[in-house]
Amino acid sequence: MSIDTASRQDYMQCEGSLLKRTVRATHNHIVHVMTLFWTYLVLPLLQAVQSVLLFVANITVMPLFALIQKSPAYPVLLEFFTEHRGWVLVGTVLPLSFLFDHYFRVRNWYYRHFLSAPHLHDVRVREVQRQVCAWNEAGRQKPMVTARPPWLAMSLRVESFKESCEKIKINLHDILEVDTARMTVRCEPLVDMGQITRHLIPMGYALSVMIEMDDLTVGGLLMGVGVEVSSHIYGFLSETVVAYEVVLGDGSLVRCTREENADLFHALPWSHGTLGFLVAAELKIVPVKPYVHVKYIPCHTQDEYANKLSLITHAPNTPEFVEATIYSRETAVIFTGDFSDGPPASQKHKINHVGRWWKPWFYKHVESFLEKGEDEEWIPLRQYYHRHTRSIFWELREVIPFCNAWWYRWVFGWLGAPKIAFIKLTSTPAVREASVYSHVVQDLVVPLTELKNAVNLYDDAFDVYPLLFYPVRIYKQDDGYQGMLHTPRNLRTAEDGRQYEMYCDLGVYGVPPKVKNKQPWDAIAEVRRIEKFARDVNGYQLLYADCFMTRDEFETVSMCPAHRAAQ
Ligand SMILES: Cc1cc2nc3c(=O)[nH]c(=O)nc-3n(C[C@H](O)[C@H](O)[C@H](O)COP(=O)(O)OP(=O)(O)OC[C@H]3O[C@@H](n4cnc5c(N)ncnc54)[C@H](O)[C@@H]3O)c2cc1C
Ligand SMILES: NC(=O)C1=CN([C@@H]2O[C@H](COP(=O)(O)OP(=O)(O)OC[C@H]3O[C@@H](n4cnc5c(N)ncnc54)[C@H](OP(=O)(O)O)[C@@H]3O)[C@@H](O)[C@H]2O)C=CC1
Ligand SMILES: CC(C)=CCC[C@@H](C)[C@H]1CC[C@@]2(C)C3=C(CC[C@]12C)[C@@]1(C)CC[C@H](O)C(C)(C)[C@@H]1CC3
Repeated sequence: MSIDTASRQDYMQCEGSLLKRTVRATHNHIVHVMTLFWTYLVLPLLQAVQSVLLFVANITVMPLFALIQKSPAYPVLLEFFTEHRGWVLVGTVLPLSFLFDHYFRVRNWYYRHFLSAPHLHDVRVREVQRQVCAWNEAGRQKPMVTARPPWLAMSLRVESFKESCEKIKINLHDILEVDTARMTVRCEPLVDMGQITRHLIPMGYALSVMIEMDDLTVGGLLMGVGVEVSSHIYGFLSETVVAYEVVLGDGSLVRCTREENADLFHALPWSHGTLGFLVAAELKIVPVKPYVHVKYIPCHTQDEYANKLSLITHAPNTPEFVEATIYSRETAVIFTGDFSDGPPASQKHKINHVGRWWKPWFYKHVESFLEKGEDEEWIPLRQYYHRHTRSIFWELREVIPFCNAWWYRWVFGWLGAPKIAFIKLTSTPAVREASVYSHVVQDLVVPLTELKNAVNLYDDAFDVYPLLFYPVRIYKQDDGYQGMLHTPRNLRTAEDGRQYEMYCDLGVYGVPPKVKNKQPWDAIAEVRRIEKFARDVNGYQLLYADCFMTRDEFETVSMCPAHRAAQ
């Protein structure tokens, strides 16, 4: 039986209410009719039209384009798109992002209510297995990668290497099951963080490590790395995984947990797709409340913020969320959060809807406490989880330079943040070059005891502020499989008896003042300096950013210890 027939029958047989079954059946009939219509009518027609258009283009547009490319106007045009990128983005990418987001919201609602079922997941997984088996049968000609186009990924890179690889389509976008008895959610890898908060919060739950940016996917965060402001309790997102389901190179489907296939379970985080295709993951969830009670603690010396952060993160009653934004070498605002039902009646005015479109960017709001002094407020939960989404942390100012003006928020704010995928898609080569050589985007995960050294090094190398600070526990794995992570050194014992060392993620995003002032600044040398620092202190560089290590240097950090020992 072909996958196509199997999937149609599986769709029909799904359990559910009469309405759901009717919608599913109608959906499948429509898809079936559309497929026939598409294959036998639309495609041949399109091909004919395409041939005519190509012919016309070949004799008109192509020569015209070649002329433009050769003419003196071409560099001017490219320069226009690079120079006035802010306005070009506001006119194109912003409305497109708005439409795309709304389309997906409706699509997800429809799938969640009518089509999503674990039963269908199995059919989709069989399709991944079929592709891998076909690759084996064809003699494993090229390396396999996911077919996800590089511009959709949340990294700085445009991974051209994918073009020469065998692309495996992983069409797995759905939340499969929320198990409130085991406190887990089972997700397909392309489920994104925005989708999870929209699904889980109305049910009264969230991931224990709920990642901030809407478009980051479960697969990307688990095969790469996911860290957030509750990581000082739970560790990286991968630490909260109960089970992975993976399709291996021979096409087999394996499930791994801490007990079953434990070596693979620990090797998957940070493996970046090199071990197999993730097709589902079960993650731990926590109960939530409608608000987060946030306390802002401004600090005016480096010792003050370093000491307070160490005290707060190690305290037995540490808050659920701990974050800091560092505004200069000496100043920072620490903000902690706990789930709350809302303020007492006398404090209702302290509810702050930070996610509303006309509100100041969150990092600007936090900065204001350096002047105002210590304070507290209540933020609606989903708005708290996505507090940096509207301003892409503080990177929107680099893409749309006038975004910090109040009128921008009032006139364009309702369109939301431009989608990173679309910004990437519309970047000219000059923009990409500038993002490597005149712009810094880096995150290092280093022991918390190294915070002051790390800030001083960033200050010297980049002088870019604010800096992002998330604390994160790195656990020593009880069964000896440490995966790509080193065994932490200065161990403390957690409430459940497990051992860990407190690390922190320090992020730097922006244009160094030296570049702005047209002074010499060597991006590669400076980034290599911080990479060396990370290696020296038993730390890591997040690999969504540009990495300039040599292969040998890279392997001292990112190779599985067992593999290293075997060499
Ligand atoms: C299910 C499965 C089965 C496989 N089976 C086999 C097998 O039987 N035999 C075999 O030889 N291999 C196999 N592979 C491995 C596949 O060939 C590997 O993905 C690849 O060989 C690893 O090579 P690489 O280190 O060059 O990484 P790539 O596959 O090229 O990429 C791995 C990671 O590195 C990053 N990356 C790679 N190049 C760059 C770059 N230039 N710039 C920035 N980032 C980059 C990517 O983002 C990606 O996350 C399998 C892979 C999968 C997923
Ligand atoms: N707060 C945080 O933690 C933040 C994290 N990030 C980074 O962003 C990245 C996530 O971005 P996102 O766009 O979602 O993911 P990406 O598409 O960038 O994927 C990241 C890596 O995971 C691999 N991968 C993705 N899906 C699968 C799968 N189903 N099976 C096997 N491998 C897979 C990709 O392999 P392939 O190349 O073959 O597609 C790639 O190497 C992470 O690397 C993370 O470190 C960024 C911002 C914030
Ligand atoms: C661990 C944590 C909190 C990470 C936060 C990472 C974000 C700040 C990163 C993720 C994706 C990211 C690298 C991106 C960019 C900025 C920094 C981002 C948003 C931008 C928008 C910078 C401008 C660039 O021209 C380009 C459009 C390619 C990238 C896209 C990805």
